[in-house]
Amino acid sequence: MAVYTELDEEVLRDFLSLYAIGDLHSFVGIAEGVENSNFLLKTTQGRFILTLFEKRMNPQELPWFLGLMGHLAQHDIACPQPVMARDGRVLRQLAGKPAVIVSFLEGHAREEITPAACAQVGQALARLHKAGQSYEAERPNALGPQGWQSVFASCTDGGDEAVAALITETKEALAAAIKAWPEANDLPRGQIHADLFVDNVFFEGETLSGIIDFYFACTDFLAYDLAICVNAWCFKAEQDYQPDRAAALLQGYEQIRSLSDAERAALPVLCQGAALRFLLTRLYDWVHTPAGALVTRKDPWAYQRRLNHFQKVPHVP
Ligand SMILES: Nc1ncnc2c1ncn2[C@@H]1O[C@H](COP(=O)(O)OP(=O)(O)OP(=O)(O)O)[C@@H](O)[C@H]1O
Ligand SMILES: N[C@@H](CCO)C(=O)O
Repeated sequence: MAVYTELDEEVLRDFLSLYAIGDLHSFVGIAEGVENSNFLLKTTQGRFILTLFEKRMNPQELPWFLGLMGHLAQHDIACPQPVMARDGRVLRQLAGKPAVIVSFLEGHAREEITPAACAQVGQALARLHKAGQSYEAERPNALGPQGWQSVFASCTDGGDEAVAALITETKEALAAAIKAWPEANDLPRGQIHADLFVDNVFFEGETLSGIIDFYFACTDFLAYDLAICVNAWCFKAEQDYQPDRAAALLQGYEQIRSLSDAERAALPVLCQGAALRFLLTRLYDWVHTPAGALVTRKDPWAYQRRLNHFQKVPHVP
């Protein structure tokens, strides 16, 4: 569940009077998500999402994320558009937390993943990359190779035997991926979503209708975003690689933006890096989330299996 902060109706009504989005009909906390508190607001003018940013978010970074979402929405990317209050501000405080209202996107995350869905994800990702080129401010990727090392270091004392084995097995793969990682100027860079998992892409029927959750977005190799999608979309039952999905994902991407030879050649190592990034953040949460916490921990071993796949089969698709 992800409603860490309870909201009082009167306080919310006062808050909404700062915006020109109508009067409150109803509001309800949204169970999905783990990072922030999200509420669905219904007003006399329609539906909106209210997000209260919880403690893992650095408030100083919020203007960059909100600026990127606004920029992409203005460039016809179907993503949440931050709503300006009457005074022109998008970021305010509510219940002691940074708060933002964004537009509501229709659609739902898919339960069944098909090559046709992957092709649309590829197209949407390439459009996002192209639109992001004119958003100039940079945000370094805190979860790039340097970040992996510090996440890894903070996992090493804790956990049971299975965790200890995972740590031992990951150590070498981490060193190898860091050594093989491209240099900053080797590949085209730009704004990337960096977390385009199945739960962050909405479909209406068979048609992709929107992308949410930009709070890991950053400036990095464009092809790394594609590698994240290969990890997130192209495995069945958390382990069986689906080359037809990966082929469709890449083909969809290249219908909008061509990959260079260097990007194609780098994909296997970028896929290993992406697998490591999610293995490590999941491992961190596994080790550090207290038993009985409200949040369900995600399985780091699912990404160890992906990592092993890309180590053994160094080509994509
Ligand atoms: N703009 C939007 N339009 C419609 N629904 C939305 C929108 N933003 C969020 N939601 C709903 O809220 C849920 C949680 O959102 P989100 O995934 O951004 O939460 P989070 O806690 O920040 O993320 P996560 O745990 O995935 O990092 C989504 O699954 C979706 O149901
Ligand atoms: N998408 C991430 C979690 C939130 O960013 C994962 O599945 O590990």
